[in-house]
Amino acid sequence: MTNTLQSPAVQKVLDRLFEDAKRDDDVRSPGGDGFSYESATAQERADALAGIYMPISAAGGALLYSLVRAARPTTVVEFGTSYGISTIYLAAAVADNGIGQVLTTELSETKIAAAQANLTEAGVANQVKILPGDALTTLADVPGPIGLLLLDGWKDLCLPVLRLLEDRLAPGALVVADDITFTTMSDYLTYVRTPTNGYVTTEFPVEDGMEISCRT
Ligand SMILES: C[S@@+](CC[C@H](N)C(=O)[O-])C[C@H]1O[C@@H](n2cnc3c(N)ncnc32)[C@H](O)[C@@H]1O
Repeated sequence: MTNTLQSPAVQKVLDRLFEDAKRDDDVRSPGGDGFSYESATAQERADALAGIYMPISAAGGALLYSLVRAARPTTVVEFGTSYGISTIYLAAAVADNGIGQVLTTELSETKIAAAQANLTEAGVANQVKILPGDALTTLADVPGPIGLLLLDGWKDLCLPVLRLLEDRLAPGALVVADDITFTTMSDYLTYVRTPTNGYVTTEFPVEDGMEISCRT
């Protein structure tokens, strides 16, 4: 069975990106002195943090690859491309399924250009379409059924993006949210953990935590 994740091209790009992402913590004050993350718009935050990767972990990536291989979705949607690390895992699985596409969205122009180059270098660009702009606009008309949704943009927007796409989730769709230990994810977690909202949900304990929710 083919495993594109193990191809030299993918390994080389992922190794380099994870290495580069280790420098995230060296950036002392993104946006410069006086920049307020809380009062900034999503675009201002994206521009201020354009040099910061904030990727999923390699274990989280392996999980996403396996979920996409198992579910064989025709449409995978990702909120928050950044430099393309998570997108590469999703696209590798779609390539190995031989069916489907990844639609991913990102606000930072710098990151969009870099992610496109990284996906091309990894050999998985044909499986991915990057939608430039604000997820609440770019994903508004994405056609369903969506088989897997990865939520990894600004945390206060994960619930609004889920609600935006909810009517296009396939029965049994998987929704994966990253960084669930962040306090800014509490509204999201309350929502998917309330059974009457239509999810069976569980926590995957990796790095800052992932929530995996199945649309019932
Ligand atoms: C945590 S990073 C994503 C990391 C990426 N999934 C990975 O594993 O490499 C979050 C990204 O979401 C983007 N973002 C935040 N809010 C957005 C929005 N409203 N629309 C599109 N992109 C957004 C940010 O610019 C940032 O690059």
